Amino acid sequence: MSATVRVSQIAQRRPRSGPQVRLTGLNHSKTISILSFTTFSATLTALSPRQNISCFQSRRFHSSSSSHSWAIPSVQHTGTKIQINWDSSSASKFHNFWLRDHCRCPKCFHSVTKQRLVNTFEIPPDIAPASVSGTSRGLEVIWDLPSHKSFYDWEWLKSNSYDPLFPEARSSVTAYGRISSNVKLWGRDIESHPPTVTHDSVMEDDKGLFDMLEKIVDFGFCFIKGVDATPQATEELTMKIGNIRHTQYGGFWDFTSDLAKGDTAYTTLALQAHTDTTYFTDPCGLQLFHLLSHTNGHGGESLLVDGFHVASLLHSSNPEAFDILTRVRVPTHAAGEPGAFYSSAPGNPIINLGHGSRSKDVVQIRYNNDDRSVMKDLKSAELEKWYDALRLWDKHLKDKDVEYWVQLQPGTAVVVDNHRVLHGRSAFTGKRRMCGAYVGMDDFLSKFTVLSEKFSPDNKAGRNIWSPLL
Ligand SMILES: C[N+](C)(C)CCCC[C@H](N)C(=O)O
Ligand SMILES: O=C(O)CCC(=O)C(=O)O
Repeated sequence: MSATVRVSQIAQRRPRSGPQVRLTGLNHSKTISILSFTTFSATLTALSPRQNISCFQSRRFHSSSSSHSWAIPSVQHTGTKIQINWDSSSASKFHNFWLRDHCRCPKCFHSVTKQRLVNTFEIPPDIAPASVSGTSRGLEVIWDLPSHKSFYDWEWLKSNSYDPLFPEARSSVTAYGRISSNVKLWGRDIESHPPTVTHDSVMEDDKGLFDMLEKIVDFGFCFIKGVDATPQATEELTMKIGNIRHTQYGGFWDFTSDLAKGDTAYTTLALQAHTDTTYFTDPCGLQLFHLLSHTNGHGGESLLVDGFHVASLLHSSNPEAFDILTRVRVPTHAAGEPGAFYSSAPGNPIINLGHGSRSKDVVQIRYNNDDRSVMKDLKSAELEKWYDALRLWDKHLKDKDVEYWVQLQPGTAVVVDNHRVLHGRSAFTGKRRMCGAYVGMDDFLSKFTVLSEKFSPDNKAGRNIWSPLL
């Protein structure tokens, strides 16, 4: 089993500083990352070709969005690379070609569309700088043959450093490497203070909407109080977040226990904690539920479980089982609707880790034991180990300390991050009417990113060409 695996939380799209909570083994370790962008006037000191270091060590500058002051890095170019000496103990090397290919000047990178204009394939593979210099704003490079001037922001270079990687400098990540600077893992104790907003605040303006999306990013779910107990109001609320994702169950659903669709959700049966649409290449991102009515019967309580929290518990208690569940592919299907047949075979792991610098982070839970297809690709001994690991996962998942049971009421909707939080329900009798919809993960994260730009203190200048997301 590899070294301690960190279970890190979902996504951030907001380049703000603050503690990142990562669960490392048994203990919670806090990782503080100062994320900032610099905006300073440049003072260029041209160097003769092939000359080495331009040293600004004596000068310092303060980044615009944190109190941190930085020594201006010294730079040097040697052959095919340019080296940036961040301090006495850390340096990055960038290929000349990589830097030229990533030039952000208006001729090379469309300032409005944020698309590459430079033709990668017309850049000489052996391109070399005529001069390099470190300025208070960033790295200046004058290229030779063909002549061209490029500038690179220091923070941008640090966060994009690949030789070496500086994971903590990665202020924002892709949808699947989602780290929040304010994440909270939770168990049953969340019942005393569940993340909650009001319908009016969400519908009133973008700030209210942003507050809700932030809670979803931090907790994996959020209640919305004061929603008219109608499908119309609920659909309108969902559309504030993003496009409704259509599936074999339709777009906006208003369902009950009549098997109108070929799925046990359309029955009175209990549903164990699960995530939805595990059988899609891209499982739905958000799922909104609003109980409209329940008459002449009992039960139908809703269950929420923080899958990232459960993954961290399993990793702490049995890292071998955790490792198996991050590797073994589990095929799932949806074949209850005559007009639809979805199969994810060979499937995906129940616990999904990120890629690259986040290869040790849990970024998605993908689990629905009822929708699981035949396990047929494992060798006999592996199958036994997988079932043992699955039983441990199930044991943690059903631990009373992680199950948050809540009786939904008409007027209060709940939106869930379907990549993190599992949901379920108890069996019920009587007439129960639930409505809701899916929103794609990409649409959710896009909306969150756009609102982060609008409300994050670091993004006054609007969409920054140095955004780590570009
Ligand atoms: C559409 N609505 C949410 C009512 C039902 C969805 C069925 C969920 C399915 N068993 C799955 O896990 O993907
Ligand atoms: O009926 C409910 O409360 C939830 C149904 C469910 O789990 C689902 O539709 O995925």
